[in-house]
Amino acid sequence: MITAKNITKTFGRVKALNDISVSFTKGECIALLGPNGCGKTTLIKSILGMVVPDKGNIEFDGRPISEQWQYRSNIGYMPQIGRYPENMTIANVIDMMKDIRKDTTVHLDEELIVSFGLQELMDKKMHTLSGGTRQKVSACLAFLFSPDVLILDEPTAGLDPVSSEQLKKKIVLEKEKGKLILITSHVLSELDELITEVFYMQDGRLLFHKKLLELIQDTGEERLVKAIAKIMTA
Ligand SMILES: Nc1ncnc2c1ncn2[C@@H]1O[C@H](COP(=O)(O)OP(=O)(O)OP(=O)(O)O)[C@@H](O)[C@H]1O
Repeated sequence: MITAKNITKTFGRVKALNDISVSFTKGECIALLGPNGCGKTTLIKSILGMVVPDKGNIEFDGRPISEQWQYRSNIGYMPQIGRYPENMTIANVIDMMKDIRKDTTVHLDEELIVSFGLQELMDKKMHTLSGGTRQKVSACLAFLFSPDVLILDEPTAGLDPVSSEQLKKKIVLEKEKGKLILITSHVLSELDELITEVFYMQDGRLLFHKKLLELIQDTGEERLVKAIAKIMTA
């Protein structure tokens, strides 16, 4: 569904992505892991067309993304830090997104709005929201247009435990519908029940890309955090 071939991206002297090749297929939930600054967000932004690689190419459903822009309507993106027009209310922001999409045929998935109880906060302006509530708005927008692909950058950061569980439940539901989900998180314990593959990066390079079962077999560890620790200290 998404294929990247020999992607390289340099910012000044920093090689954020160094010859990355990857194929992500439908129905998988992939953890993009690696230390701070290893290039995870740059890879995500390259897939979204928000960063243009210096070298290499990326295809979505077999077509180069440089030749199409419509593919983006198939991706729900939850950024690490959501930026919104601060004077707008939550309702205004959601309506604005619906207006921009203009597609009246798409199924609006408002499940998360309901489970987070955001209906009661719709009249609150964005600049008055707590960090966690802002994060909930970002999550709701990522799922709203029922996209085939979900890209979630640190989705549970700042969420309280109850909301975090609600979001994880929703991610599992969408995975079971056969969607492709890419997720970054530094809280590995949260990923055990969600993911099917691990894509581990370091210094802009791909260190390994393995199925979770393969990782468990290779390391003899059931928990992701222990399996990764074993590989990194081997
Ligand atoms: N727009 C930019 N201009 C300059 N340098 C950048 C830019 N975006 C990213 N970088 C650099 O590229 C490298 C990779 O950054 P990136 O945000 O992709 O890392 P990350 O793996 O997502 O990190 P984190 O886990 O902290 O979110 C870092 O050294 C970062 O400082």
